[in-house]
This record gives sequence, structure tokens and C-alpha cells, in this order.
Amino acid sequence: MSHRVLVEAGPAAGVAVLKFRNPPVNALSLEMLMELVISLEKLENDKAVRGIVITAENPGIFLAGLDLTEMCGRNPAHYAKYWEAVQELWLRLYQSSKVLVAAINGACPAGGCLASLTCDYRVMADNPKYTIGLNETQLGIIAPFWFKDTLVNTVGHRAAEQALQLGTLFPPAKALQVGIVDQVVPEEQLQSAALSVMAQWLAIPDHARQLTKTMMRKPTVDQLVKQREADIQSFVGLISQDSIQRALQTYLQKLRQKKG
Ligand SMILES: CCCCCCCCCCC/C=C/C(=O)SCCNC(=O)CCNC(=O)[C@H](O)C(C)(C)COP(=O)(O)OP(=O)(O)OC[C@H]1O[C@@H](n2cnc3c(N)ncnc32)[C@H](O)[C@@H]1OP(=O)(O)O
Repeated sequence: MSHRVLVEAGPAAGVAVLKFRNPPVNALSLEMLMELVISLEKLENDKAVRGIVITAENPGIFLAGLDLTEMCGRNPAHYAKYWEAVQELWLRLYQSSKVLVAAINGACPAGGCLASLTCDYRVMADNPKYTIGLNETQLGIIAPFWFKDTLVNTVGHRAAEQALQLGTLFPPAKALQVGIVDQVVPEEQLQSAALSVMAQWLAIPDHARQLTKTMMRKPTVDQLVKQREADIQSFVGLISQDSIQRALQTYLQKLRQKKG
């Protein structure tokens, strides 16, 4: 039984809706990652499901990204386990045979943005409070190569380089302009817009669309698959550095003090 991920049958035949519900901010904790992987595996094996709309149960925060508390003050074995789970989620999402449509109904930084970038299409609610992007450099860390590749595949090299160096979090209109999302709609129309685009994608025969998706994505997937263990060791080495730990602690404190 999953607590942090809700899977519902969509209103249209063949469509499931996967909702994030990990309060307070839908951070990708280890438990959340594991529940997501299990939910996605079940959906992948369900022949009746052809498409999945991915969204947050409560509007406001789509996903707050990776859980910073999983990357601070832990031991190397924990960092390795956590990173393997992050890799696994990305591999499941990016290689999914289903049509994935992200209905972005809230803040979508870093790991949240990455998850949405694995989808085939992104619709974002037109709310200036919501932003999306790979903001790692603002935390004093860097997006790993496969985060970078996923962004490059979406927006192109120049736009990705600029967004990554600056760690830009784009509000909806700018996100649309740069191509990080495909459509921006009034908030109350988000779910219907996601279902409408899903219907268009499902009009294509599955086998042709799936083979095309695999052809487009395989080179990027292969890069990680062939050096998965090295990527874990690299993450563990970097995240364990005192300077990185200090940077993450400072960022977490800033988030906590924001309220005070
Ligand atoms: C130079 C070499 C470096 C090498 C480094 C190695 C490679 C590392 C690669 C790692 C890649 C990382 C990817 C990530 O995803 S990092 C996470 C990025 N996420 C963010 O920056 C988002 C941070 N959060 C926010 O901006 C806001 O919280 C948000 C807009 C999401 C919501 O705002 P709101 O005002 O509604 O809520 P609060 O800010 O008050 O937060 C409520 C509590 O939640 C805690 N929180 C928020 N985000 C996170 C998070 N990502 N992980 C853990 N906890 C989080 C926040 O601290 C509050 O906690 P308290 O209630 O205890 O105060």
C-alpha cells in the first residue's frame, strides 16, 4: 500500500492519474522514490493503461525536488542507496512505454523539474508563484550529466547551458518561451488540458510511438546505464565533501528561517 503516491483511474479509458502526496512539500525522500518506482512498475505492466497523467494531489508544489535531508549528515552507504533510487526513478520514467503527461500544478525545482522532463509533454498552470528549472547551482551543487542531458534533449544546448549555469527557475510564461514546458493554461483548466493532449498522443498507434520514443531516448539512457556504479561513487564522493555539506546545510537553514 502506497502512502506517498496515489494512482487513480483517469476519466478516459486507458489513462491513469498518478498523484504525488508527500507533505509538506512533496520532496523526493527515499521512501517516496521507492513508492514511485513500485507504482510505475505496476502501471508499466498493466496493459490496460496506455497513458499516465502525473501531477500533485494538492496544488502549490508539484515536487520540491530531491529531499535535502537525505543528502545531509548521513553516511556514504545511505548516500549510495539514495542515489541508486534517484537513478532508478529516472530510468523508469524516461524509458516508460506509456505516454506520460506532466500536469504541473505547483513549484517544480531541480529533481522535480527532472521528473517532469522525463515526460512526453508538460502542461503548466499559469500561476506566477510556480516556477520550474534545474536550480542546483543556486544550492552550490551541480546537476549530474544525466540531468543535464535530459534538459538538453528538451530545450537544446544553448538554452540548457544558460539555464544550468544560472540555476534559473522559470515562471510559466518564460518556461514556455524557453521550451521547458510545452503549454501553459489557466490553473482551473490544467487537468482537462492534460487529458486533452493525452487523447492526441493516444491517437497514435502504441508500437510506432513507443519505438520512436526508444530510438530518441536510448543514447541518453545508455550513457547512465553503462556507468551507473561510477555515477553512484561520484555522487557519494562529492556529496560527502565538507564544503558541499556546508552549502546544503546553509540552504536548508535558509528555507527553515524563511518562515521566522
Ligand atoms: C561542486 C560539486 C557539487 C557536486 C554535488 C553532487 C551532485 C548533487 C546532485 C544533486 C541534485 C539535486 C537535486 C535536487 O532536487 S536538490 C533540491 C532542490 N530543491 C529546492 O531547491 C527546493 C527547495 N524548497 C523550496 O524552494 C520551497 O520549500 C518550496 C517552493 C518547494 C515550497 O515553499 P513553501 O513556502 O511552501 O514551504 P517551505 O519552504 O516553508 O518548506 C516547508 C518545509 O519543507 C522543507 N523543504 C523544502 N524543500 C525541501 C527539500 N527539497 N528537501 C527537504 N526539505 C525541504 C523546508 O525546509 C521546510 O521545513 P521545516 O518545516 O522543517 O522548516
